[in-house]
Amino acid sequence: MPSRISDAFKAHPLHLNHRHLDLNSVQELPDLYAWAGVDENPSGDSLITESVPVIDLTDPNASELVGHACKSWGVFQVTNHGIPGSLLDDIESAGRSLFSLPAQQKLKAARSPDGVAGYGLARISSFFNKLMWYEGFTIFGSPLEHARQLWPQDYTKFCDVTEEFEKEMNQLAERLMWLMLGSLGITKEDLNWAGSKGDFKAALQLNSYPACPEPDRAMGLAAHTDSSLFTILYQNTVSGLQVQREGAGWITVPPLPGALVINVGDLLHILSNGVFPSVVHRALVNRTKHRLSVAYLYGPPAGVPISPVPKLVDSTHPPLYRPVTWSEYLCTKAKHFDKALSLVRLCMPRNGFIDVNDHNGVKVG
Ligand SMILES: C=C1C[C@]23C[C@@]1(O)CC[C@H]2[C@@]12CCC[C@@](C)(C(=O)O1)[C@H]2[C@@H]3C(=O)O
Ligand SMILES: O=C(O)CCC(=O)C(=O)O
Ligand SMILES: [Fe+2]
Repeated sequence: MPSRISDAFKAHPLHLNHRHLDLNSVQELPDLYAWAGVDENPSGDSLITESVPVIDLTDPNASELVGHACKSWGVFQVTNHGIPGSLLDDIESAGRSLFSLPAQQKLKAARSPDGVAGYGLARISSFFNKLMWYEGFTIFGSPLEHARQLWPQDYTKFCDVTEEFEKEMNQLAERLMWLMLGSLGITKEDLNWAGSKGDFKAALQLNSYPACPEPDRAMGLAAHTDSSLFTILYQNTVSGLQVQREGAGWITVPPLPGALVINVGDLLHILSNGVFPSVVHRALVNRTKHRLSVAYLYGPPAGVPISPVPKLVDSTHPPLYRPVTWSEYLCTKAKHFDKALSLVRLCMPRNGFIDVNDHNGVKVG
């Protein structure tokens, strides 16, 4: 099993044809992009009675509020998070300048079949027979080589902005992590691997969803959970992100000026022994507006096996998952997609019912 995240996909190279259509110039939805049932299971605007929690991080009860949101939703938005608005503008501009390059230029930085970083289709594309109305760029480590290929004359601006953004996101992620775990009574002493600063790993994912002639039949990013501990997501002013809520269907996470969306990922699901369920989410597209989002996928240090925190385990709450490193989990997910969480599961709940939070058998496509 790979110990480095950059080696996670070596065992299962993914041969996607990134030479897809230039989506910006398409007038009619090609059949390859027409998904069935995009509108199924909507929450229905008139029926919405609840919405994704919005938490002010300067609230003295922030930890409790964050804990409650993680338990009951697996997703929340944060305001007063300390990330300067100008940096959010800068990362959006960096994304725009990348995705507005000619297709041939972007393909120079195409993600290789066994690689983590680069330009291309969503990694989960191979599990679907339709294509997503989407293009993405993943940064893992330094983006320098790819930036040089994209902008041979002028690559430093992109690198400077992404570096600054990752630095700020890392600080926010650490703060959020201890608000989340703190709400469960877990301290740094309970996680012997979490003490040393700067060891946590992260991937930065720039997502682009061009305006689409038939948004009701197209899919931006198909339903999935993130593999991370959690993800911090910046979305521009164009709506599109939806989360799946039991009994309520798909609920839109509205873009709020300056707010960031926090998604619980599969590794936090495992670490919390299922107390904080990872959230199934997807992105839809817009008829007239280009949507852009930037996801900071925050994970544990390479090589650290993640398993349920001992404090959350006792005779009535047995450990539900076996230890797994991020790279091992990414490898399992690359092979088995939505079955990955149940594949690292140790035992079934006592009542014999399948845990809905395992997403096993839940249609996420
Ligand atoms: C570290 C990673 C998580 C991710 C795969 C990746 O190698 C980098 C991109 C991430 C992303 C972003 C869009 C959704 C997702 C499922 C995908 O296809 O690529 C996630 C992957 C994940 O969280 O498993
Ligand atoms: O674009 C969005 O709102 C969702 C992106 C996403 O789910 C991801 O990058 O993992
Ligand atoms: Fe996601």
